[in-house]
Amino acid sequence: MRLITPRDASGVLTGLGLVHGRPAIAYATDATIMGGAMGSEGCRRIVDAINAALTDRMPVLGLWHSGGARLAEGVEALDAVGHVFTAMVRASGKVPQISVVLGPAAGGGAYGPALTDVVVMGPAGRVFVTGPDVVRSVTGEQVDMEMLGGPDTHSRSGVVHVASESDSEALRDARFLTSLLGHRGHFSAVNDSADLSRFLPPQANRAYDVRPLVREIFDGASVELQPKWAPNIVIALGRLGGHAVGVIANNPIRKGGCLDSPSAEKAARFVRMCDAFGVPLVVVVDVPGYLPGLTQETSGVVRRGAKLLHAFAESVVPRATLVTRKIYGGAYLAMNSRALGASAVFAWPGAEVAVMGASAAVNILHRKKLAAAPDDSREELRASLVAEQVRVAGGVARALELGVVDEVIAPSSTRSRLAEALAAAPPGRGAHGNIPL
Ligand SMILES: CC(=O)SCCNC(=O)CCNC(=O)[C@H](O)C(C)(C)COP(=O)(O)OP(=O)(O)OC[C@H]1O[C@@H](n2cnc3c(N)ncnc32)[C@H](O)[C@@H]1OP(=O)(O)O
Repeated sequence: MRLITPRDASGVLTGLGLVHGRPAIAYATDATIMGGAMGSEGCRRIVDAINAALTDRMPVLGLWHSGGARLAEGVEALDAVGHVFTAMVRASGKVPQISVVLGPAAGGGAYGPALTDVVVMGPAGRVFVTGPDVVRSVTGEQVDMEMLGGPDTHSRSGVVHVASESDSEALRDARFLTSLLGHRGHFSAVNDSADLSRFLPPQANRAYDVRPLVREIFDGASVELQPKWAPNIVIALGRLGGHAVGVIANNPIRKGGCLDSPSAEKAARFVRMCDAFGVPLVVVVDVPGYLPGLTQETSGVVRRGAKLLHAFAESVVPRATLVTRKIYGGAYLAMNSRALGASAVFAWPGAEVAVMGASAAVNILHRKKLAAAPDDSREELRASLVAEQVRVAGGVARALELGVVDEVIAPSSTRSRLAEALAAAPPGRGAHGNIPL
């Protein structure tokens, strides 16, 4: 790497170099000078680095350890930090911006990373609006920096996408993400015939962790983003057939895989990020619906769930859906349905596509009939009503007839069929920024 600006009192270094063989720009706040606090000159350097990345269409990495705006510079520093924010937003969706937080990052040092596409945090990273002293004096809360803004806190808040075990791992993760978002590559044929259905339990109603299945979709290394926030949905980046792809999957081991407010937001932002950088999507679906209840309604599940509908319907990247087990109701639409513009919709044999599970539907439709049945024949009646409901609702057969599912595929051809579908769809890249939803 070549330094563009020298190490000096500005407290910001910028450099140009290669990440996985491709040019990238980096800036870093210098923790040895006023704790990396940002003055007007340092902010100018960050703005210049982002603008240069924008001009040359290069990814930009920011390394953060900063007490935010320099207190002695007062409003001049505040204004300068505002210009950094504006530069980040101008570049948003045009060039990948990856942040690595390696130490305390307060105020402008916190919102800077939050405006970028992905935030990686090292073990000593701390992100907060104000430090523990101010918190104590304003709210009386006794918290230390780690509790307030450490990797554990921000893995759960969703502020941090990747919490790395060490600083060197954080940098390695950031390089990997930079290459995925900045260098998408080309699709080539996938020839393996791994049976991905081995990750599903034999019993249709049994919960399971979808992450091993998600990892297996990629060619090799992948990175899961925000694994501890809204874990009922999984988002991950890697390559399929050599091309960068994003995978979104319901995770039945958490909340039965239901969609809810945070998981819809998490997925929506990921869809928009992938769309902005031309990264195709694979959507792995096994979802019983939106989580019902008062808590969800008061948390704005309708408003926040709508973000996912909007994100998919707006996106122009190739996007393939795979229904592994079941897809019901409103969640059917939200998980990259044909109606929202999916490039391809596949289902594994036996997958259920319905407004509601057949047993639940029978309980509603035939409540009186079941209640009136003699005790010793009720279960027999229920079974025949369920079979009738499956037949009438149509399941995958009806979905195929309507064209909302394209094809039932063998689990062993999943990777090759997904790669073919993404490669065959017209490539696209959304013309929008990546607002932190
Ligand atoms: C838009 C905005 O950014 S507004 C926000 C303005 N910034 C803030 O409110 C945060 C102020 N800083 C802090 O609360 C603390 O320094 C923390 C929590 C960030 C870090 O705490 P610690 O790791 O204990 O480091 P410490 O407080 O010793 O700071 C390290 C050095 O950086 C200096 N420093 C830290 N923040 C700033 C700042 N914003 N401006 C100028 N100097 C600063 C400290 O004075 C100290 O200098 P010294 O080594 O010469 O004594």
